[in-house]
Amino acid sequence: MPQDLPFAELVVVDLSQGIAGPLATMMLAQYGATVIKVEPPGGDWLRAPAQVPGGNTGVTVSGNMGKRSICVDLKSARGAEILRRLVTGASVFVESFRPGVVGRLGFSYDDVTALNPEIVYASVSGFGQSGPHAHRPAMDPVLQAYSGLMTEHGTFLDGPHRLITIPVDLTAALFTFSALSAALYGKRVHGKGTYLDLHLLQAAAWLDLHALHERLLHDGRLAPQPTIYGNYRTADGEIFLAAMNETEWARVRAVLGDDERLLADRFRPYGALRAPEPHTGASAELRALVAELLLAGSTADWVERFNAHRIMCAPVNDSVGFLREPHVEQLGLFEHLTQPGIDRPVPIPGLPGPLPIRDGSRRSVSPLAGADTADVLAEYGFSPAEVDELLAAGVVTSFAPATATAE
Ligand SMILES: CC(C)(COP(=O)(O)OP(=O)(O)OC[C@H]1O[C@@H](n2cnc3c(N)ncnc32)[C@H](O)[C@@H]1OP(=O)(O)O)[C@@H](O)C(=O)NCCC(=O)NCCSC(=O)C(=O)O
Repeated sequence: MPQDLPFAELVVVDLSQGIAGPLATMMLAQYGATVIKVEPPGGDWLRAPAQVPGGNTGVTVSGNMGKRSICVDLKSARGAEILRRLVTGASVFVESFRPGVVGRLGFSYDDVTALNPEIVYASVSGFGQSGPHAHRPAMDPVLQAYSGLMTEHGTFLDGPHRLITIPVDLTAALFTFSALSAALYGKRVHGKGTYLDLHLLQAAAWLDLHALHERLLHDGRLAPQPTIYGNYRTADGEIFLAAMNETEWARVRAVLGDDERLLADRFRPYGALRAPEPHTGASAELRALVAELLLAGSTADWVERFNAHRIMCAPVNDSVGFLREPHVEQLGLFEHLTQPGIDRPVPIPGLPGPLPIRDGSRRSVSPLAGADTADVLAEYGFSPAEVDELLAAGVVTSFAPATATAE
């Protein structure tokens, strides 16, 4: 790892699995930390959809870039001894099991601080470490359902709608990364480690907040959007278009060719048309007129013309369309990274702050499960004979080695 990255001196023992915990520790690795991912003998439970055991998928690539991986059976006495050695030299410990699991493995906060009193320790769970649902297993869609997000996302559709973009996991990961960063800063200031109880529930609560406030401050209804605000078909696709006020509406009309039907008295003033979706009456009529006019041109043309008049709009892309947008390509938003176990480059967006991720560098590679088992054991004082014996006994396992070692 380059020494000028801010977390270069940190060693992180990462027992987290799935997405939320791993993405947070991946970010620590991108900022320079040495992150040792400790996986069960068969690998992280999210590796299962990979084509080879212990292999990579899109999710494991984004979650584990820059980490080292060691597979250890922590239910065996010798496996637990390996983790004790790792923990003793670490600055950060992260786990994301169901509450109670890590204690049964012998690595609760109390257990770990007995070995390393100043460690920063984070638990990531679905529903938090206490309360009636603490024990429940959970992942993103469970919290989308429980928190109201599914209902809010589906408000104008046929019913509750699940976003497949895992917003709860991503938010929980960012919260975990920021809480760990703050705790590490705090440790510099007052010299003490800390325990962090992070959960998907809290991430979902923040994602819910806008809708929650809208409902509570508008007697249970969502606040009305301006009439034109929304998606429209074009000759070859779909566009999102917004006219937030009378001035912007005048500019939209100009782009639409000042069609005189748009000037009818019943459509004035524009602000008075605001109605909760679905639109009815004059609001619905005006939207239908705009929809008819937009069908006459291509998405790219409309986007150019509206933007020339400072009107907010965008083509409605899918994620691949976004990746291939000339603007996105020109900014170099995505790196295309070669990964073990995947037969084509995987696009990964850069993060704000750390050095760019260079393909083939240590920080770019997501190891297969246990790729670094033998190396890590050697670094922590196990002799080659002991490593062979631990492998033979199934206390540790190792899949194919990682392909890159240089930064
Ligand atoms: C992700 C889970 C649903 C997976 O549930 P489970 O399959 O039941 O796994 P658990 O992690 O709880 O642990 C199961 C058992 O594995 C054992 N275990 C775990 N690691 C080891 C190792 N290294 N060696 C030996 N045994 C091990 C552990 O002790 C438990 O045993 P016993 O004690 O004997 O049972 C849960 O861990 C969970 O709710 N985590 C908190 C929230 C979270 O992070 N969810 C994923 C978000 S991201 C995501 O993936 C998404 O949203 O999509």
